[in-house]
Amino acid sequence: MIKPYQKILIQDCGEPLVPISLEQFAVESPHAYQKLGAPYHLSGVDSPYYVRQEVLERLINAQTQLQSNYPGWNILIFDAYRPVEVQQFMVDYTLAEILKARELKPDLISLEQHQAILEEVYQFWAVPSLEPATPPPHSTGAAIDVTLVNNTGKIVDMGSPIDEISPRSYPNHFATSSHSEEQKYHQNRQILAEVMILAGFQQHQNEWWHFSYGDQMWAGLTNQQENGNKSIAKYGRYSFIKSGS
Ligand SMILES: C[C@@H](N)C(=O)N[C@H](C)C(=O)O
Ligand SMILES: [Zn+2]
Repeated sequence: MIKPYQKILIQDCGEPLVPISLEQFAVESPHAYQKLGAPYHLSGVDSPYYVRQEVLERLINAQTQLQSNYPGWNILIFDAYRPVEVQQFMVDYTLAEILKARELKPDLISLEQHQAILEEVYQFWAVPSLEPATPPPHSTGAAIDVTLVNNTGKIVDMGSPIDEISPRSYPNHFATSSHSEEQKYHQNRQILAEVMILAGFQQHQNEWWHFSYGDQMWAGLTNQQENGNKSIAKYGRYSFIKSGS
């Protein structure tokens, strides 16, 4: 179940988690997981809109670049910091939604069926591990889920919604399409990926919206691209509730 990038060493640099200015970036309101009742209160968190200091600086750089290419456009922050308890809630929720869509009753499926569906969920959602060596990316404050808003305030169409469990979520899903509408979705995804990557982020291989800087996934992807490189992760799990308090 452990993915190769989760074997990468973490040496947390101790940078604080800082709030993302909601005047500077677009956000969806109410927040998608808060709307579902995700238990942020269990971790003493008042908002999902936090990231590590350097991640915020890079996000601001990405938006500055975007606005110099496309005046009036904004990055929309769909999700940022996610405590492990919320990760668990979203994994459970996603599994339940798949069962519902396939008209399967949780009590009537076999252990093997349950395991196979969980594997599908884990292609998109990280395992809600409390083990310090394998933190879910969003629990480190290094990962963000983002999309774009254009100069008329409209969310840019990427061809599939954030969090969809489907091949349409793969960043290059529409890359070779001959339909003009789908070619446009690909161009839009590229506008987002280009400014994020230029600012130092890495993009999740299955999700057009997920980017990170400084976590294990970022280090793994950086090492893959730069042969011989041995990046380690600079951010581990961040907890608002300190142990012993
Ligand atoms: C599914 C999406 N919202 C997401 O954040 N996926 C990554 C891999 C995660 O769970 O950390
Ligand atoms: Zn994500």
